[in-house]
Amino acid sequence: MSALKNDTFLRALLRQPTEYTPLWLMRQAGRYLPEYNATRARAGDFLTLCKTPDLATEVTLQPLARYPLDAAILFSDILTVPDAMGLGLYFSQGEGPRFERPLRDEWEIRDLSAPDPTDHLGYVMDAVRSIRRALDGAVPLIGFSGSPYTLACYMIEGGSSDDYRHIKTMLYRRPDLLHRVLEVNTRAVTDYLNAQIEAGAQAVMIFDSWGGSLTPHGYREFSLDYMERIVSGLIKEREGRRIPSIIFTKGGGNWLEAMAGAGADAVGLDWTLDIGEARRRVGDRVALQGNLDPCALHGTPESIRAEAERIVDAYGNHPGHVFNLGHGISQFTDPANVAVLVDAVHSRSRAIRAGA
Ligand SMILES: Cc1c2[nH]c(c1CCC(=O)O)Cc1[nH]c(c(CCC(=O)O)c1C)Cc1[nH]c(c(CCC(=O)O)c1C)Cc1[nH]c(c(C)c1CCC(=O)O)C2
Repeated sequence: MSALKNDTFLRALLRQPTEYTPLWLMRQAGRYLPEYNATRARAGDFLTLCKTPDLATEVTLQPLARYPLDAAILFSDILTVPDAMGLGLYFSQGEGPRFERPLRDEWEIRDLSAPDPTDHLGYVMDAVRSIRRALDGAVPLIGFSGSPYTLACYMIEGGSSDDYRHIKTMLYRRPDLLHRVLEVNTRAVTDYLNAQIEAGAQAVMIFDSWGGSLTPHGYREFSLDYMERIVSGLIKEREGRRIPSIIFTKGGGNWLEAMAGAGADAVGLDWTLDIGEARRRVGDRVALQGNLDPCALHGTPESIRAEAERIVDAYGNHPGHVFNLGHGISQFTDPANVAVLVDAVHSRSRAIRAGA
């Protein structure tokens, strides 16, 4: 493996000084890029793209060819794990992800088990190895997984939901069954992330997209505790470097202190809180990743610069900030606006470091 040429992102996650604020964007490889749509059309559909390591490598690198981003993220999806558990993932036009066999009955839950990642998810590890080769040390590669609770939402609802009726009915009527699903997911995610690290992922992120729909005590019991267990079970070092971890609960701003205590190196923030305030609340306990409103990218070059600079300035001249969006980039984003954002973050943060 060649030496890492740009380790700004990894250093920021460990709260070490950097010359500028590194950035990457959630869903940076995606439908706002015409070259992504072209590769996806060649693949036929999204899942084939995920399951074909050469194509997953190609789309992972596309945003890096356009913009000087500071990290690459494995092209895949959080729902490959429940797919490997046999739930039958498919994407129907306009409806988002669906499962052929959602978990509803007690016997299905009793039968559920964590997949062996090197066997059922071998295509993901092949993609990780192939992306590392293609990157040739340019920037670090991020591996990822869904959180046990967020995966359980999709597994039990059978797809996206606006009220989480099925999983919350289980939570209030049969918490024992939900805990059983979360136990299996925790084992599955720990093994899956460790397999990604062994294949070459240099940092890992846990996406808890729906933990924010829980009550404060429900969040602790059904989402955060399981993420904490995963983080404590992760491989901490590879190739002579620490493997930093990031947890991200969308809508979790109220519970920032609790998230900062879960053992991860960094906490991701959505756009609903001020990052300067967040930094005062967590102090030096963790790095922070975020937190531009993805819709800010629909603004003008001037408004995009202003919003980006506001966030860089609010965090201030301390180590430990990774710039990102507060959620995935919208498919309706103009790619030219992403170039404006990347430049704004890099140049403003360099100026702050230089004392300007
Ligand atoms: C909840 C969730 C999913 N997937 C993911 C989450 C957690 C983050 C979040 O809250 O958004 C995570 C994810 N999904 C994807 C990545 C790739 C890495 C990256 O560039 O960040 C990552 C990290 C690709 C994708 N995953 C998906 C696409 C679009 C698929 C396409 O090309 O049609 C991409 C690029 C599909 C997907 N996958 C999922 C949904 C709800 C959808 C449909 C919504 C949509 O269409 O945007 C499940």
